[in-house]
Amino acid sequence: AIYDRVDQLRNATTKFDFVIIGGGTAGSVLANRLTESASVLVLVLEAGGSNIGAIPTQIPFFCTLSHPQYDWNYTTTPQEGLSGREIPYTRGFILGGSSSVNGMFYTRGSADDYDRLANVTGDPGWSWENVQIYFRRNEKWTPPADHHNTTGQYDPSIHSLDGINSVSLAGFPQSINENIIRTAIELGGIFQYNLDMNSGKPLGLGWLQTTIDGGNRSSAATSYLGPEFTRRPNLHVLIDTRVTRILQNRPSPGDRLPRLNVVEFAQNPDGPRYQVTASREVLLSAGAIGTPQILLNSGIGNSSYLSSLGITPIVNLPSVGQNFTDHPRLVNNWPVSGNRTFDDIYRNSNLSTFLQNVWSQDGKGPLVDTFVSHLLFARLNASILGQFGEDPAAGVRSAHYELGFSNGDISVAPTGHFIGITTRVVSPLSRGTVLLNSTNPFAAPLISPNLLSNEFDLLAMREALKTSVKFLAAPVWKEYVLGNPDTVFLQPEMIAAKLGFKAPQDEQLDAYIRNNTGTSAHAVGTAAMTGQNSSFGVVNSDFKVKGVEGLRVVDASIFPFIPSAHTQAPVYVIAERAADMIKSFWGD
Ligand SMILES: Cc1cc2nc3c(=O)[nH]c(=O)nc-3n(C[C@H](O)[C@H](O)[C@H](O)COP(=O)(O)OP(=O)(O)OC[C@H]3O[C@@H](n4cnc5c(N)ncnc54)[C@H](O)[C@@H]3O)c2cc1C
Repeated sequence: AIYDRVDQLRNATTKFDFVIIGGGTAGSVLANRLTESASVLVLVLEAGGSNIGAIPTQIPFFCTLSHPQYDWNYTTTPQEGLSGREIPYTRGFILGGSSSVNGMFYTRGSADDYDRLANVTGDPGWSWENVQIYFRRNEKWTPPADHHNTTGQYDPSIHSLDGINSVSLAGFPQSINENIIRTAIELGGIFQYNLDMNSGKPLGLGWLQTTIDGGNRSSAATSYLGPEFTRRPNLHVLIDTRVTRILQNRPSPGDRLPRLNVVEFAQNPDGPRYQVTASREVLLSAGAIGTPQILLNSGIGNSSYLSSLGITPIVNLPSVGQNFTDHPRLVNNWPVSGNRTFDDIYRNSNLSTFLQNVWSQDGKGPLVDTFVSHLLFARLNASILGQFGEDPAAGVRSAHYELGFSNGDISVAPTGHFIGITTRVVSPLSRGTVLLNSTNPFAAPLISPNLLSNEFDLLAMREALKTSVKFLAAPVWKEYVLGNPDTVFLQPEMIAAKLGFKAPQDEQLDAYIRNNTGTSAHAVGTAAMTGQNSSFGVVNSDFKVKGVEGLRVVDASIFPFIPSAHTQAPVYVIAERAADMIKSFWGD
């Protein structure tokens, strides 16, 4: 059942085998899988509220708008690589976590991403081949909202029909779709058509797949915590509840390390602190920001740093909150002729209301999809890579950057019609930190993704922009894209004037990049998984926190390297495997 008050939970039960901190993407998977065995009692503690009735999160197209009521509303520290700007850093504050507010892109990453994880951890169970079973458990391939013929738009042989979370192709035909596919034919090379980017070989241009179920968002909450699962008598979910710390318990027989299986929580900053003990384990799934904050407040982190803050260190793990990695993201727009774009939906409230009615009554129309229809994954050429020594990508089948094509401007320009190309660096070298601003667990931590702090990332973004220009210079766009695609994105005010400009110098591009780049919200790495004897890292390949008993971390923080993909599919996969490992450890 789902409760919003502690006393409701207490009336139901007070004994739990597992306490899961965070009912987000990974936490929901664990809650579902562990309660498959009816004798296992699970409690989920989630800071945000219910997803039921949170309509703006259900409508796929509105993922581009901000929803502060479902957001932690974080802001980063000033980012040197972004011209000193502080930028918003979205995290889902709702059951389902970030899967309830994300862009719904479903990209698995490259085979190399998983093979690298296997190498780094020394655990062959992480190889691409060995994680296929977990993709299948997660994914339920679902027809698109408009039930169009999808032949040639994906490869059915690599998809699963009997997982839990819906994955689908676009359910509304955008007017630019044909031109995009035509570009792949006209240009070839790095633009070559890729039938299915989720095959482990993502390079090329293809149709985006999304976690959408018949025009509705399919999140971890709607799928793994659907009513048929939360009805289980052994699954208890307490929402509107903030975990403040994990506390040390007295040792169990045979313990050699401190046992951390008592969870402290509160329902408001000044309210009472409660405690609950997990008789088996605490599973920390608070995400790449929440997890290091809770670990540090619990005395798990760099001991001298913790002491300086007045926190008693329990185990010295200097990697907690380090290695923070994200994909820098830049939204670029070019004005187009005609008005068959989605721009008017944002600025015409009558149109928006009409389309919401179409969505709710018929499950159709442009609101059934996210804002991108196709992706391109590409690599830098060898001469550019040569400047940087080791290739930062996980392998030769892995991209350095990504382009996402939109039939409009998601930054909501007041007038005009556009084609948007979102550029991202998917193999970044920049690393940041999540540290404490205060020992008050209700205070936001210091979030510094350090985007574009490494020169490689700037250069890769520059190349991604140049590739966007090459894309729009294909003959098929000649009448459609107005102005000179080489330059228009540099100065939005010049777009309106539709003037032609000289090709920009790299310095101009770099200034544009630093002044406009933001986050993909793909935070990972702050509690990295490494081999047992590694000098770096926070968890071992079985998710157990190094140096303590009774505690595992299962969420996006465990990736030692960021996958070259939008991160939800990788998170679902690691959580499915974690559930499998935990069940076999306890003989369930
Ligand atoms: C705006 C946005 C767009 C994105 N777009 C995409 C996309 O299109 N495709 C894609 O693949 N990925 C996308 N991502 C990334 C992806 O959604 C995340 O990588 C993934 O959902 C992270 O899963 P997680 O389990 O690690 O964390 P989350 O899903 O964020 O779960 C963490 C949960 O813990 C809870 N929590 C945190 N602290 C506490 C505490 N102290 N006490 C109790 N509960 C707590 C949170 O409220 C949350 O519910 C996006 C993310 C965002 C935010």
